[in-house]
Amino acid sequence: MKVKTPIPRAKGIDNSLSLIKEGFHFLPNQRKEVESDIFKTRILGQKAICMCGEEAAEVFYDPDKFKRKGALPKPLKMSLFGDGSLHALDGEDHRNRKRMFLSMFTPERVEDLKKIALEHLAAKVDVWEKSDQVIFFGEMQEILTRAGCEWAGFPLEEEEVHQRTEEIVAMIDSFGGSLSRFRDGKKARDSHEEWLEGIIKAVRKGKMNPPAYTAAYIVAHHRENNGKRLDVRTAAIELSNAFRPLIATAYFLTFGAAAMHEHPETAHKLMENKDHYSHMFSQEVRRYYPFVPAMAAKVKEDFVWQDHKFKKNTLVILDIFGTNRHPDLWSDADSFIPERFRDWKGSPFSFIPQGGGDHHIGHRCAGEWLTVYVMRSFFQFLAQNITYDVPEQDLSYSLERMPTFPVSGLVITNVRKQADFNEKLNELDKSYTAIR
Ligand code: HEM
Repeated sequence: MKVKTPIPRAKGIDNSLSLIKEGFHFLPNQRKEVESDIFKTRILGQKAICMCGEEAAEVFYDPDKFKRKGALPKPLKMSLFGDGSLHALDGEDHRNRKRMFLSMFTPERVEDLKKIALEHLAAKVDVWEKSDQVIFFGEMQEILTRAGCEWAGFPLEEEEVHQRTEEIVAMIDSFGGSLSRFRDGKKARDSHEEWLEGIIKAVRKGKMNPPAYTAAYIVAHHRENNGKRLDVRTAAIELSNAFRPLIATAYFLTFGAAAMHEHPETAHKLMENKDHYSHMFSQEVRRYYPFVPAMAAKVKEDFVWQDHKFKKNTLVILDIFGTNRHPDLWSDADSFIPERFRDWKGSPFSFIPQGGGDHHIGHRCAGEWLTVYVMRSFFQFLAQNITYDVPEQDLSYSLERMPTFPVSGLVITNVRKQADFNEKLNELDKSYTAIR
């Protein structure tokens, strides 16, 4: 990690607009300019320290040094996360809420999700076979919305599928600084929360009876440290957080399917799946392709790190995308090489597409296993269960847009089931998903 003393300052008085304009390029560009992995700037009028790399992630995810209270920008809470969600909690309040989440993501429930998601994917193939063309990105969003609701334990009526999928997509697409996308995301969230409030109320009144292991049941009946149930709005927000982010996996799935086309040898290796290739491939998709640009926290109490003073309440921004692509941590960091994960040592701070540190005590993504398992089984399905063509199209993606995805959404045509489709589906469904 390259650290200059004193911490250099980025050019400009306030860099909020540059961040919005440059997107995923902003932090790496600044680091290059000041030749340091730590620099100071101002974002939204606040003094901020931006940092990147494994050591930076390690200190950032130390709950004794950083807190989340007051760190998340208000617009993010209003559209993406929801106001009052666990993302912004600290200490025992956070741990209590996190335990609630982790109790939903047991190995059995991860298996359930894989099975449900594969069923919805397989059902879609019947439709795709009859379609002239399929926009893969949109299809993944719909499949994962259907699967997420079923897994979470509440119904999604056929006539609601389009609306609910579009709302979730608008919320996910709302971060990144575009005013119109923020407005759409906020409007979508209001409707989404109202829908989920109805579900929480129905479960509490016994009008809806999801099994006790489902997210709908767990959130509706969860008790906070004060012994009280969550208020209805917060419960709706947390029920959303228990399945809505699954739809974000559509971004990684689309990037990964595009990578299978652009690096055809990977599709062949996924077909064979020797040495858990689908796992290595999924990890590399999460490392290489951009989704989360950065995370923010505030200094809890004054401390000194790498000879620099971190003063209480200073905003600190960790460069997530930059850490995943940092040349000190990854050889040939800007190339797509799934095999790099064969001998990977497994540091919780160098590979942080879904946050770093400990899932239980820190803010690391509660749904990381779900994400990886769905990705692994879907990539295997694409390689083993069906055939399709990828016509000429624009698969490029802009690093200035946050979030970003291939321009064409990945169009596929001529979708056909492989001869032994059902047997392969059965094998995939039964295959053991535990991470090595
Ligand atoms: C594309 C897939 C996903 C990405 C990129 C992603 C990314 C992230 C990131 C960066 C964080 C915040 C880490 C931090 O605060 O430092 C997070 C937190 C979280 N994620 Fe995910 N996530 C994904 C999928 C999921 C899924 C599938 C679920 C559940 C169904 C989920 C549930 C959560 C929850 C509940 C938190 C809050 C954890 C906490 O504050 O303790 N995520 N995720």
